[in-house]
Amino acid sequence: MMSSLDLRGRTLDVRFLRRALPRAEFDVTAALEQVRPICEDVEHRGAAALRDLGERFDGVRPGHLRVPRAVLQSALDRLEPDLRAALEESVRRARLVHADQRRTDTTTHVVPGGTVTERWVPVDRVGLYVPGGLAVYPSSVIMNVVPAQLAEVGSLAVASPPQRENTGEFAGYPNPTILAACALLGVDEVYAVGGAQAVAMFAHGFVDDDPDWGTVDGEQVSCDPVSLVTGPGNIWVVAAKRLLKGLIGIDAEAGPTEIAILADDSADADHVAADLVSQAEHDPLAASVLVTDSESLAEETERALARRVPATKHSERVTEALEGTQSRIVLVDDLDAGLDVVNAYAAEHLEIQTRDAGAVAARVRNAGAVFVGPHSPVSLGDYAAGSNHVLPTAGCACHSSGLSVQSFLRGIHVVDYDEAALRGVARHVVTLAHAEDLPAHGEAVTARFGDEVPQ
Ligand SMILES: NC(=O)c1ccc[n+]([C@@H]2O[C@H](COP(=O)([O-])OP(=O)(O)OC[C@H]3O[C@@H](n4cnc5c(N)ncnc54)[C@H](O)[C@@H]3O)[C@@H](O)[C@H]2O)c1
Ligand SMILES: N[C@H](CO)Cc1c[nH]c[nH+]1
Ligand SMILES: [Zn+2]
Repeated sequence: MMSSLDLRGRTLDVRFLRRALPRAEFDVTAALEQVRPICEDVEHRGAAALRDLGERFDGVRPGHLRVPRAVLQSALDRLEPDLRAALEESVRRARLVHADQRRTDTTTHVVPGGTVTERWVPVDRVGLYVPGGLAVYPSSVIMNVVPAQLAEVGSLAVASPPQRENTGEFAGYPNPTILAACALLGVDEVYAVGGAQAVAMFAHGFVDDDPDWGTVDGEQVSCDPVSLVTGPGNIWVVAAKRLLKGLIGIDAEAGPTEIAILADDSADADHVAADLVSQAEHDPLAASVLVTDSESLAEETERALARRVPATKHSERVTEALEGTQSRIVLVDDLDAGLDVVNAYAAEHLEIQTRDAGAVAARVRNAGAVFVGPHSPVSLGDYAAGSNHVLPTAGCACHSSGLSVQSFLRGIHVVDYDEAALRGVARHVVTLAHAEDLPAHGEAVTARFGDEVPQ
């Protein structure tokens, strides 16, 4: 079911590994040209484009683009108690972990009379994307909203695709569980817009002048542009984020899910197979990669996959993901070589299922999140470990982090020098200004000292 890649006996330098390691054929670059006209349409035609694109890509034409408050409340009222309890526990744990991420402002006394303060300031307004195509993701409401709220972002809006299966009061809106999760967290600005068009909506904003549908809760619907868009999504969502980056800030590119597992012969092959399948069920483009120095574990995992895959609910999607070019069983000489491979791959999720897993995990340098030992499967982190599940994919974990409170803050340096402190450093500023052939920079300092360089 999964093809093998035998790297035994090879020299594993990063350049070789970058070419050899599995990646999907259809990537973000390929999707960019497909989302460009979608984003331009939203920029130019606003609400009318959002309705047309909903009909085209989600199979349902939304009426109200913004979800009325009563519909959000009703979704929460109707939530099954078990599901509400699970969401609340997930929120509680996420808040515990994310509250510890809050940075405090620091003031450095560089010289007497001269300070630099680093102030951590939240962005003014953020757009949070919650996927809802092949699966629905109330857990992603939590992963987006909890850190944004702890960062004290003043204005936050959620977008998620309208669901064609919805009926009655929920017709044309996102999945009711997503609406309930928003209501649970006190988010009342929610849009029935998915995919690339949601990212474009957040970037450009819109005013809805539709005579039948343009008014919600007694007010004309309008979405103000945001400063930052965060959240996971499929390849088209990621492509739109990359396209519009600059106009908006984005978090990491959190696209089709990946799991890599570094395992030795102590690992349980059935657990390894279950975890590979668990993430493959997200998307036909999802990547599942096993890296092992044990031929027998590789063979047993294959046998376990042959049992599990036909029996799982989304068997077709899982099969496509596991058989795709992005998924492989990689054989290596030993765990050191395995670490080279997983560090070069930079998986969104990396499980360590080896002897002395903690020590092996400590040697991981590139991963969105690391799951240590036999009792920390990725799906624990997806829902209820307290960690964030919005994580960088496609190798971006070598330079980017998962979503956190920090993602919503900017560090602003506040420079405050008095005259004596400026006098003390003036000659160095003038020297550097001349070295860069930018003498006016130096003159801006000497102007304060009678056009002389103070000594
Ligand atoms: N990396 C992470 O942190 C993370 C977390 C959760 C989920 N995910 C990933 O998020 C994704 C969710 O995907 P999904 O599809 O279920 O929901 P989604 O909401 O991301 O995508 C659905 C939208 O895709 C758009 N779309 C569908 N086909 C299109 C096409 N041919 N051209 C242009 N746009 C098109 C539609 O507008 C639709 O609304 C999965 O890939 C999953 O693995 C990633
Ligand atoms: N594994 C996903 C991150 O790539 C997150 C998720 C949400 N629901 C289930 N799984
Ligand atoms: Zn998952």
